[in-house]
Amino acid sequence: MRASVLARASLRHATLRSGERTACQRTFASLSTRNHSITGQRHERIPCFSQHQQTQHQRQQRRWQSGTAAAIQEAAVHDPSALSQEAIVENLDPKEAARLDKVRNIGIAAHIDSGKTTATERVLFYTGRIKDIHEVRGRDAVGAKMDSMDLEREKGITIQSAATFCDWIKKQPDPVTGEMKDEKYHINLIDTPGHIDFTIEVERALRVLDGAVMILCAVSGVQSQTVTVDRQMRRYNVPRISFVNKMDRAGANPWKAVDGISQKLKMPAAAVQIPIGVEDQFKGVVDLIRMKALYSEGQNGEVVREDEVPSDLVQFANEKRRVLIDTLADVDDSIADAVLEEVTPGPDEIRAAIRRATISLKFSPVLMGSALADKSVQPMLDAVVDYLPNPSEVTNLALDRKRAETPVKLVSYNSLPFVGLAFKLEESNFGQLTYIRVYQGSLRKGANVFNARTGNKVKIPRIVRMHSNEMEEVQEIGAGEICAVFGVDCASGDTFTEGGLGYSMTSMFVPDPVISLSIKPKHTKDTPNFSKAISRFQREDPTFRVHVDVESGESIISGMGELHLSIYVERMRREYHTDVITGQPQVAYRETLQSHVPFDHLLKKQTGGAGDYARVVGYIEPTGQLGQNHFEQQIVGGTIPEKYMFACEKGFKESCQNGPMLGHRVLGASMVITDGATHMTDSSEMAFKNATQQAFRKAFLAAAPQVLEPLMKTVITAPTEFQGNIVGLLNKRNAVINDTEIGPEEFVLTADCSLNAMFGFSSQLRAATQGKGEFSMEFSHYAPAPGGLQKELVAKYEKERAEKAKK
Ligand SMILES: Nc1nc2c(ncn2[C@@H]2O[C@H](COP(=O)(O)OP(=O)(O)OP(=O)(O)O)[C@@H](O)[C@H]2O)c(=O)[nH]1
Repeated sequence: MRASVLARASLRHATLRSGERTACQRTFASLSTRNHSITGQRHERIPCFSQHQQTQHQRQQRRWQSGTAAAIQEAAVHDPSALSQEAIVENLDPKEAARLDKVRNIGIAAHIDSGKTTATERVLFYTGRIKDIHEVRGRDAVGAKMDSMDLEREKGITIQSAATFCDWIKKQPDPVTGEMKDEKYHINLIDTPGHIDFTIEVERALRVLDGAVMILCAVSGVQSQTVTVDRQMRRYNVPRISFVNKMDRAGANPWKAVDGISQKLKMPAAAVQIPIGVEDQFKGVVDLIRMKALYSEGQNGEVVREDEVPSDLVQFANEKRRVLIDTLADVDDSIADAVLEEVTPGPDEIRAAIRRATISLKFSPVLMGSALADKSVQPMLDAVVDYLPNPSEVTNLALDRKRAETPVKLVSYNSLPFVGLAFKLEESNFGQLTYIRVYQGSLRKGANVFNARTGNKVKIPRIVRMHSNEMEEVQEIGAGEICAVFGVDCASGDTFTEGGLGYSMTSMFVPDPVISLSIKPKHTKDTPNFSKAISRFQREDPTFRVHVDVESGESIISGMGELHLSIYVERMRREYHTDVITGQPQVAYRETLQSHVPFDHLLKKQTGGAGDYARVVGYIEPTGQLGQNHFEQQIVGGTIPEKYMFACEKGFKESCQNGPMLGHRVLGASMVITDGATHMTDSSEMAFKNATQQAFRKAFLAAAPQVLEPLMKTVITAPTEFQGNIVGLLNKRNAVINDTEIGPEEFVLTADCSLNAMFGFSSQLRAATQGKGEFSMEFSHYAPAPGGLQKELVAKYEKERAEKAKK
């Protein structure tokens, strides 16, 4: 490790030499924000800056000297990159800084069944939010607080993310006197589902949270959904601490999880604790930073007793402390310097380094415990406070539409104009609830805010803080907090601002649905309820889509998997008393082409009265990648006027929505129009649109068309004795097995399987493994469907079309 610290040190110097100007500018930016903003006295010329930059800088200094929130905001608008997050934090009004320092917005995310809800239940209990602990699928049949939906309690799975808040009292030294005292931290927490079918819930929670607790199972370590969650955390730059749960289970091994985070997720990680005992002997942990043993005692582990490190663990604890420091030295300069100087850093330095490295997404500290056995959850809460950022430490940008979409840094000041993002909609008994993350300014009951997308002014009639399915009314919510409001008509992902601020924030990533099925109410009398349910589910869940098939007139629902759609079908029955009839699940196939085909198509109908005339000439060809489709005109001499070209483009886009082979979407098609002809009276936009669609269809079918099917990354975990059965099941489905990891008791198999071949797999897996196997599936990519299937699908589609045409 020392070698790597040395290598890094010399690399740092080399970078400075080779990129002097950039490095100097960076130093300058940080200097200017550190010194000038506070003292406002230093005006020395920095040699690598031009006169213009110098003047800009002095202007900026003057603004910062005023020290007001508005000045910081103005400086951020002027050049967001020059205003470091550090500068924002340093410039915060001390009162606001003290308020924000005590706020944490966190999410709990993990693979299915890792214990997210169980851990959240402990968090609520230890923070005094709930009086008793109830288990997921517990014997008392009450269910955990955060799984409030009946279906969640029955199935023992989380379907919707649930928000809550609590106060955690942490003992910490007073910065001035050094005496230990209680500090109260306000934690807004979102418990997310683990099943990939409900991945949008994780996506939108992570979009608005400042930090996360990634839970791992002590037996399984990094699992398929851990990888997905890791990807989502990276997408939104969310720092995370890791909690290895289920230390009480047979086969628990926290080091497997620590290695998995470093190696599989490529996130430098080190344990900040070691276990005292494991499996049914698990008693507590040794805190490697303070070198103290922590035992969870009392009926529900509510008492954390601190003691000396057991003598048989001292050597191991020292070794693991060394590993922690060495890992930190690779990601943090001050620890690297200490290591180079052979100084052992103290607890405060280690804690500060972990905080810096975690917030800058370079490291994840690993804690361990057992939520179900009520052990070692409180130290995890301390770690949330110690290592995850407060709202002012996270960079949040908006685009200023009044200044050509210039990025603006939002500052969590209550006194600035309000900016908030609606990240989740939910229908409650009292009307539509909109969850809002307040990024800047504060939101008051009765205030008028603007929806940046629609430009509509909306009055906020009621503000509440959510505690799972309960709510607490509040008059105002400050910057950096999360709340829900009633009576606001908007879409998920809308930005709200005060006055005509003109800011809008980017929304969350919404994956495309991969599966669909036709649906209709069983009894006609239920149609109004059916429509209500469909429109509510669509509003709440952007991955649940509904369309009416133009040819069959059937309603088609699409979603992320069989479980996703079946939950909505069940909810219609329970919540809307509507039984439905569903068709066979359909795969979201795609269509593409493989060769270049020219076309010269004439649409001509001139049989008296107003006729149709449009001629389009050009070619279609593959774009080379299965991303966006492409339309281009290369007309010379205006043979097709501009207004008809728009109609041609519209025709192309519509054709791509409804492919010529199966009526599924077209991917990777390029259409270029090079020539054409019009008629004095018979040409129209409609004629050009139709002509383009006809030309596209004919050319596409001649361009070696291909049906693409979704391949799913499938991960199966089961006891080792069933490996042969499972490989047999997968071979029957022509799956490609990419990896098999065999553990002492279980094996994990990763394969690419066609979604089409996976219908009904869950019941066959259950039968083949005596109910002990589990699997998860996630969309991986589109690949050409086998020739036989392709022919079968095309023949079926043609037959259906012919039958419909007869009717
Ligand atoms: N042995 C043991 N079991 C646990 C522990 N924590 C949770 N469980 C059990 O694991 C199962 C899943 O727990 P949940 O809390 O629902 O897990 P989850 O991650 O919220 O589940 P999803 O949201 O559905 O993915 C339940 O049966 C829990 O009782 C633990 O520390 N030890």
